[in-house]
Amino acid sequence: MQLILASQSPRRQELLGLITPDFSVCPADIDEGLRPGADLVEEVARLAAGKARAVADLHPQAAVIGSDTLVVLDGQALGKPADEQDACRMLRLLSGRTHEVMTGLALYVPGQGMLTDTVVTRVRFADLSDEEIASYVASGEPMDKAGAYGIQGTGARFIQGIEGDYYSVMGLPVRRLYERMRQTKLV
Ligand SMILES: Cc1cn([C@H]2C[C@H](O)[C@@H](COP(=O)(O)OP(=O)(O)OP(=O)(O)O)O2)c(=O)[nH]c1=O
Repeated sequence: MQLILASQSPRRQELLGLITPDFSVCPADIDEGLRPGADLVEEVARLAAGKARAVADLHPQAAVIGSDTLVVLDGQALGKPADEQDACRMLRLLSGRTHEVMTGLALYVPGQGMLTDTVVTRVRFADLSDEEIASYVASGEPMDKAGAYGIQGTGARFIQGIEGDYYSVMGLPVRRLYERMRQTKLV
């Protein structure tokens, strides 16, 4: 069966490649707005399923994977930064604190329906100086990433520890997806 990754994220493409080389990519364009007051564990799974659904509607014979990542501090979601100032604001909030990275995962398989999961990882940030934040933001790395950092990039310097799945923070919970793909006989 054809397998499609409904994502434009190069990290997700790289991570799915750790499970199988046989997939194509078709980014989903959906409204990623969060419903005010809604439970974020459910919201991130809903967004992942929305991406998978949008691509499955175009390719009804294919299995489709969708994913979405939110950085959550004190119950508030931080998405991607709007601009450099917003990236600095997010990094100042994360400095010296522990936050959660929630990654929604959806797998649609024709004849088997949609499976959804949310994987939660706790990430502890070191205390960051204003200079460190300014130079990191000037590097451009934070701009396309939830919470304005990339654990797999030079953002690694800010991480004191994590509890949970590193790959989920990067964008795709590899083990959980592999389990789901085995369960649905895709691998
Ligand atoms: C926290 C964190 C996020 N990210 C990235 C993963 C996602 O690409 C991005 C979160 O935005 P998403 O909206 O989840 O994904 P996306 O728009 O990049 O891709 P698509 O919707 O097409 O799948 O942030 C990292 O690369 N490293 C990190 O440490």
